[in-house]
Amino acid sequence: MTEIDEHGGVATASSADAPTQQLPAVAPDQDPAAGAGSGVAAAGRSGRLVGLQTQDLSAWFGDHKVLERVSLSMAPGEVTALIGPSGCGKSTYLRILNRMHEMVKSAQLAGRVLLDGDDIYAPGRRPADVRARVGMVFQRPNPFPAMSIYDNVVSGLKLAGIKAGRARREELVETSLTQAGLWAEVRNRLRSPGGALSGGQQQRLCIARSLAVEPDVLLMDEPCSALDPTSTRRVEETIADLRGRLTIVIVTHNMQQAARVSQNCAFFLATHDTPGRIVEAGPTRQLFEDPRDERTSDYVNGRFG
Ligand SMILES: Nc1ncnc2c1ncn2[C@@H]1O[C@H](COP(=O)(O)OP(=O)(O)OP(=O)(O)O)[C@@H](O)[C@H]1O
Repeated sequence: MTEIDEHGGVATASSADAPTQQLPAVAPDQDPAAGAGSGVAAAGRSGRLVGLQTQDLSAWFGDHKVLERVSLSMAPGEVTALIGPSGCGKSTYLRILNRMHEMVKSAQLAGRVLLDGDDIYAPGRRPADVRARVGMVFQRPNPFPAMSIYDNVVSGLKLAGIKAGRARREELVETSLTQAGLWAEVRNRLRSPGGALSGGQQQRLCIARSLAVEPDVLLMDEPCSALDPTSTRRVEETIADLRGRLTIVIVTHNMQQAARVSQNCAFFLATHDTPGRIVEAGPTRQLFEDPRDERTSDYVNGRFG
C-alpha cells in the first residue's frame, strides 16, 4: 500500500496490491483525432493531446477501502464519463488523478496514475506541478465572489505559481473565457465581480480559471448538478467545444448528460462490503446501447442507483 504523508510525499508500496487482474479499459487504439472537432490546436501547455491512465489503483480512507484495482485509460482529447451509484468512489478516483486525494489526512492509495506515461506519484513529483497540468472543476461554482471576472481568471495562474506579464495575462483571459464559452457575455464587464454572474456563468468562469493554466487534462466533478437546465446546456456545449483541445474526465449522475458529452464511459460499482470497482468501461455508445454486463444495463436504464 502506498502511504501518502501530509506533505504529499509517497512512501514505499508493498506487494500486497500487486496487479493480479486487468480490469476493462477504454480501448487504447481510439483515434484521438476523432475528437479534434474542426482541427483546433491542443489547449494544454504541452502543446499536444495527453492521455491519462490508471493501473490497479486502490484507495483507502483509514481502514476503509473505497476503490479496488481500478485500471482505466482516458483517451487524449476525448471526454470520459465516470458513472455509478452514490458512494462507489467516483469522486475519490477523480481526486486521485490530480493528487487531491492526499489532502485528506487518512488517505492512502496503491497502484499507478500515468499522465502521458509518467507516474504522477513518482518520488519527487510535486503535487502543485501535477495540479497545474490536471485542473479540476467542482460541483458548486466556487469563484472568488468579490474579485473581478478578470482577476478570477488570472487567479488560476497565481494559484499554480505561473508568472505572466500583462499582455500575456490579457491574452490568457480572453482565450480562456472564449474557450469556456463566456467571453461574449462578459467582455464588456471584466472588472465586475465574479459573484455577480449567474450560477451557470460562474461555473463557466471556474472552467476559464482552470483553462488559464493551460492544463492537459480537465477533471469535472458533477459540474452541472447545481445548475438549471439552461446553464447545464451551456456547460455541456462548453465541454463539447473543449473536446479535442484537452482530455476531459467528468463525474456525472445524469445518464443523458454522460451520453451527450462523453465518448467513453466507465461504470463504477461498490457494494456494502466491497470497494468500488469498474464493472465495465468502453465507448459510451456501447455501454448505453449494448452493455456487456447486466448491472451496467440495469444502471444506465435507471433500474437502480
Ligand atoms: N474525506 C473522506 N473521509 C472518509 N471517507 C470518505 C471521504 N470521502 C469519501 N469517503 C468515503 O469514500 C467512499 C467513496 O466516496 P466518493 O465520494 O468517492 O463516492 P462517489 O461515487 O463520488 O459518491 P457521490 O456520487 O455520492 O458523490 C464513500 O464510502 C465515502 O463515504
